[in-house]
Amino acid sequence: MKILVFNAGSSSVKFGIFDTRIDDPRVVKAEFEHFLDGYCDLHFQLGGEQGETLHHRVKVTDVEHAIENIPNLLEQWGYDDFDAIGHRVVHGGTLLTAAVRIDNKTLSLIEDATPLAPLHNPANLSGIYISQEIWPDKPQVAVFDTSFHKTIPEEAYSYAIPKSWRQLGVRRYGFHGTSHHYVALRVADALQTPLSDLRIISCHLGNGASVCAINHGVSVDTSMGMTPLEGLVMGTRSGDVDPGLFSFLSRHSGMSIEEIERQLYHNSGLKALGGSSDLRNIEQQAAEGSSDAQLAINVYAYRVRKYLGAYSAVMGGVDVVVFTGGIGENSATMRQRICDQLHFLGLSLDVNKNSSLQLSAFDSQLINHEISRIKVIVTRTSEQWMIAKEVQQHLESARLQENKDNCVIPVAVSARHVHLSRHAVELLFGKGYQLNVLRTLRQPGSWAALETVELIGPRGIISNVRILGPEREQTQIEVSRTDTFTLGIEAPVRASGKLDNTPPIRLRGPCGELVTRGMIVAARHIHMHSDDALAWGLNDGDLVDVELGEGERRTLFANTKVRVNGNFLTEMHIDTDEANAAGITFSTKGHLVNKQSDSIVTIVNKKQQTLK
Ligand SMILES: Nc1ncnc2c1ncn2[C@@H]1O[C@H](COP(=O)(O)OP(=O)(O)O)[C@@H](O)[C@H]1O
Ligand SMILES: CC(=O)OP(=O)(O)O
Ligand SMILES: [Mg+2]
Repeated sequence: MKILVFNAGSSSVKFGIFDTRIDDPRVVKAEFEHFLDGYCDLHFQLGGEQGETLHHRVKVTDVEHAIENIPNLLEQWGYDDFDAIGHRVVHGGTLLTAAVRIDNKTLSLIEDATPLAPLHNPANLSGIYISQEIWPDKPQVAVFDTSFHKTIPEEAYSYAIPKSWRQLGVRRYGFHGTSHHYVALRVADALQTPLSDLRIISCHLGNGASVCAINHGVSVDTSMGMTPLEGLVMGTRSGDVDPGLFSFLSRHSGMSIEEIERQLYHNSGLKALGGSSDLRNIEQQAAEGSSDAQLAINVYAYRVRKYLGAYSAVMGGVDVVVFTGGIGENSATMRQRICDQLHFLGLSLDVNKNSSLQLSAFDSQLINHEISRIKVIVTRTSEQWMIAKEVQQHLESARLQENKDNCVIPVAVSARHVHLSRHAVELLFGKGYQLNVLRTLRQPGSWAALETVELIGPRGIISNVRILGPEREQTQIEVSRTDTFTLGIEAPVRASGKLDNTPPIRLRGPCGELVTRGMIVAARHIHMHSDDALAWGLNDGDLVDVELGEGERRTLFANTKVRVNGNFLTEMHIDTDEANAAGITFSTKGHLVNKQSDSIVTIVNKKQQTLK
């Protein structure tokens, strides 16, 4: 699917066309930035990563004007072939909490949220209106900065203010969610560790900047609040200030509230402290001895460090700090300054790795010292690409929902069983023994053997455990969580064949015993024939949600991994505990209802090993 993405930020307009089926998905990548005296810089790269990046100074006055130019540029470059349009919308308010197809109702909800993001939502809306006019037949989807933060708990999103104000929607929402989510996925990928095992602090330091505490995959706090004004020092925004300054300034200088707010958005931050909103200029001036520029750098780094400390406390520790955004990706000195005094947390930067870092697209690099308990990673954010993936996922999930009655998957309940290696068969049944086929199973080539074994654990024994053929390279024992209690052995939830660090167990057959590793609780999965995968828009490795059972025991099995093969018969496998939870006795049918977002990074990484 090819998706045109609009990302209007506070100081730039980025747009691109992404082909979600291929490894270098960026067909077109372009940005307007550095608006000054009626002109701005336009950078663009056509034809993916191999294409040359061109730079022009163009007569475009501001963000709105830049957006108006996009359709003409695409036409001029000959790129008018795309299937859908994705729009970054910074504020979704309380009601828009996930990617949504844009219709009149959505538009009016985005308009309602606009006073909460006055620097961003108007530009986001301009992109939508222009697209609707020029490409009325293309599906348009809004992706919100606020969505990723919907998991923030009440104690973190509530301001201690009168209830009647809170009832108006005055609360913390958080922004840059697409970026924080994306870099968290990249971190998990770089460390080859599930997101659910990590406590991450993500520092998105661009022109707008925010820090996010991501606890086991979900946002639990972030530095921006009701508006993108709270939190860190930014290019032109103040970040945290005492709200008392509104009355003080209006009394002492007669400024209106609107004027004070305008100053806090446009004339504060690095610009106010150091004379430029661009950290590159400030670093240059500091190097030339400007004390204002030095103060700007110090206040900036201090504020980020303060949030790192706060969010470590929020999550009861931190495993990874990740830097991204124009400043996070490019300023080694700022990263060092921020991390400087965090040894007490177990964070120690490798100064050489940090200063010599060369980052390419879709790349993540570790810059912590080997002895550092906390990993420090720099990765390039890609809000546009993440938006393209979310749009694709939204449209595909909507298609699955619409076709819910057609997306039916037979479900088989796997009782406990073992797969044996030749070595194991001979130890248990005697030298040269051949297992006998009792009956063939639905998956082509597999069968249940006549023979069974006993599983012997420190707490109990399970007899008559069926052997499934054919023989395998490695012996694998698949039990339910309840069986692990009976046996007194803990086993991890794993995909078939992933047997490293599994616990030892004793097997007994008629001719002998064997102690072997390889006991797992099998992760639920779907064997899918390639024709079905194609019809449902799924790829090998995707994670989907499947609805099973009926009535009060109806259950949603989230994160079910799809395995695609031309020889598979499409069928979902769950274990007996899962079947019991959903009130299923032997076999049933499930409905595919959703595609998960955690498969987003996996798709791009199939051919790109990012671990450095
Ligand atoms: N090499 C660099 N050194 C220091 N700062 C940089 C460098 N390159 C970019 N930046 C900073 O990144 C900021 C822009 O970040 P970016 O994430 O592109 O902004 P936006 O929030 O508009 O998307 C610039 O204002 C500049 O301060
Ligand atoms: C929310 C926000 O501040 O966005 P940006 O960094 O693009 O200005
Ligand atoms: Mg940005």
